[in-house]
Parts: sequence; structure tokens; C-alpha cells
Amino acid sequence: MLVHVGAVPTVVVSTPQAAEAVLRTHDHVFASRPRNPVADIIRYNSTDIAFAPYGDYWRRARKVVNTHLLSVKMVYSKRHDREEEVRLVVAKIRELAMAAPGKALDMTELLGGYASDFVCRAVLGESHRKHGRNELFRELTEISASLLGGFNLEDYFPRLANLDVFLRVVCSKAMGVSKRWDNLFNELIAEYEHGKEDNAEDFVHLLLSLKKEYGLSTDNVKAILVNMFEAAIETSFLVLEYSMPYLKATIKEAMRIHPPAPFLLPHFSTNDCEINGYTIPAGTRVIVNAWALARDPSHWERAEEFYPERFLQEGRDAEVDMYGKDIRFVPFGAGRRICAGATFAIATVEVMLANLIYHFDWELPSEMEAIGAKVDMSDQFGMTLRRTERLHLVPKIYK
Ligand code: HEM
Repeated sequence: MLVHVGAVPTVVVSTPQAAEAVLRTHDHVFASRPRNPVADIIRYNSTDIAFAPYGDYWRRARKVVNTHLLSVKMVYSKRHDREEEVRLVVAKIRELAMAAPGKALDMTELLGGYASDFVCRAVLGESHRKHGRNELFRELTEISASLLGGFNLEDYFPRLANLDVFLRVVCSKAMGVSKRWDNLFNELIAEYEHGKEDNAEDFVHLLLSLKKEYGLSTDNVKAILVNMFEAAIETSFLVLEYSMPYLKATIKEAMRIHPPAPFLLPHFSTNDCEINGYTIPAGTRVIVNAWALARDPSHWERAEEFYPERFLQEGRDAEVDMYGKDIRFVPFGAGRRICAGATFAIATVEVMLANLIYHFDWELPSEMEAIGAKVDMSDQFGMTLRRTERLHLVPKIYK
């Protein structure tokens, strides 16, 4: 489907055949990103990974992340840190449950805090709780994500870019947050240079020590770090919030019904390309509607139902892959711009979910039980898909 959003022609892809063409067959043509003025400001001229145009710089940045930061080996080596962060949350829930039995907890806050604390620990190493840095990173990540995900006039009416009003209203917020990110990174880099924090396994240390080898500037390193925070914190905890109370199949089903990035990130074509008999000219923005693909009733039985057993029983869905091989189900995207942190994300989600189920029985708040109310599972669309209502549940400690 071709839609004209303001001045920008945008192709929206919602069928498996067209998604296959865009994300796999002609992946190289659609592997770029449209320019995003907010990313230019808060991602150091879009030199992170997610917003970098397809080309030599993106290849180098993606390689350093795939090889050193988010490799399977690295994700595994963070096991101890992950488990310790989970233990802290479990202990906190236990303490709250004992202090006020029957009181509902704000799971949105607790799970969001876990995702943020663990990512801070992976990225910053031991210094993450110092000076309340984890709180600060969480706040900055939330502001940046809302700016990037918000409707941007300039994205759709590019000629407005020079108008004072645009510069004042849209950019001043982005500039403010960018300055705060930059001050934080300068502090971290100064610590690294003075050798105060000697933990070579965290992302800041790894990136700074590899920057020469990969031809990255200090600003490039900062851009990649912002990307790590936003990509990891904004997504993993959304899955956690949605998937209680089941496990592996449940995580998959939660990602099918509530994909954290429902439209992936926008792709951008660099050559003309023929798809399903239509010529898509170079320079077209393409949105892949992963949400629609995963709920298409002609490709899924009981498409609208939360039914994790579909991934367990024998049948065509039992072996469904969620890492880009089955085009009906691409919560992490597919092809060369596929999510770089999928293994990291699933490891983060699984260990927490397993512990929440192992240690506690979960109930609805009594006022909801009394009127037979159910958890509100409706979604709020944006760059990430969020719950409309925060999740409140009551933990019961197993005797
Ligand atoms: C459940 C959690 C997550 C989901 C559902 C998710 C999903 C996605 C999606 C849909 C894309 C865009 C793919 C495309 O445009 O075709 C993406 C890109 C990306 N993600 Fe994730 N992500 C998650 C967690 C993470 C984590 C934990 C990290 C890092 C620690 C991460 C790092 C990235 C990066 C760097 C990119 C940009 C890739 C590129 O443009 O080359 N993601 N992610």
C-alpha cells in the first residue's frame, strides 16, 4: 500500500509475500534508513547503528557490536550479572509482599527498573549505581524514545526544516536531552582515561578500546552507546510486562500479539526495485507492519487469541522461528538490519520471568477480583508498543 504522509511517499507492507521481498529477497535495496532530524541531534548525526544510513560506516559499527558487545559468548558471560539483578528484584518483591500482604505492586515500575539496571550494568560496568547514574540513564532513555517515536513534522514536510518555528519547537527539546547525554558520556570517558573503573568487559570500556581498530570517533562511540540504552531498555521490559504467567512459548506468544517494535524501524530504498508487479523507486520509505503479519487470520489459526500452546503442539506453528526466518513472525525484523540485541533481549526476559513464576504466585488486586475484572491488555501504538494501563499484580509467597 502506498500512502502519502505529508510530502513523503511511504510504502506500507503487511503481507508475508511483500515482507519477504523487502526484508529478504531485495534486502540490500531496502537496508537503509530515512533521515530523521531528531536522530541527527540525539544520535550524533545518526552515527549510531539503528539510524545510520546503509553503507561503510554502518557495516563497521554493526560489526563491532556483533563481534564484541552482543555476541552469544558475551551474552552468556553476562549470566552472573543478569542473575544478580534478578535476585535483587525478587528480594524486593518478597520484602514488599511481607510488609503489606495482598497489596498490588506496580510491575511496570519494577520490570522497567530491572531492564534499565541490567542494561546499565552491561554498558557501564560497576559504576552503574554510582551517583544515581542508572536513574539518570533511565530518564534520558525515556525522553529520547518519546522524541524519536513522536510524530515529526519535519519528517513529513522536509521543506519546513529551515523554519524557525520548527527549529525552536522540535529541536530545542532534542538538543537539551542530547547535551545531557553528552555530559554523562564525557564523565564516563574521563573515568576510563584516568583508569578509575577497570572493568574491561563493559560496553564503554570495550568500545573505547576498539575505536581505533574500527575507525570510530569518540562521537561515534557515544552514538552507539545511546543506541544500546534505548534499544535495550525500551523493548525488553515491554515483553516481560506482557508475558506473565507462562514461559518460552509464552514469550513467543507475547511477542506475536504485542511486538515491542510493531513497525520495525523504517527502511529506505537505495535503488529502484520491482515488488509484486509494482515499481518502487529509489528513495522510498518502507514500513513493514510486523504487527499485522503476526495477526493475519489467513496465516494463523486463532490469530487474535493469546494461545502459547500453538508453539508447543505438533503442527505448522510448533517450529516457528522468531529471528527472521519465518516472515509471518518477525518481531526482531529480518535480513541485514535485523535487531543486533535479540539474544541479549531474550536472555534478559527469560531469567526474570522464570524467577517471578518460581518464587511467587500472582493474583489480581482484590478490588479487581471483586468485580470480576480482567487485566487490561490493550496497546498504545508508537515506535514501541506499550500497554495502555500499567500492570499491577499482587505477589503471594509460596509457603
Ligand atoms: C525484546 C526486545 C527487542 C526487540 C523486540 C527488538 C526489535 C528490534 C527491531 C524490530 C529492530 C529493527 C529491525 C528492522 O529495521 O528491520 C531492531 C533494531 C536494533 N536493535 Fe533491537 N530489539 C530488542 C532488544 C534489543 C536489545 C536488548 C539491543 C541491544 C542491547 C538491541 C539493539 C538493536 C540495534 C543496535 C538495532 C539496529 C540494527 C540496525 O539497524 O542495523 N535491541 N530491534
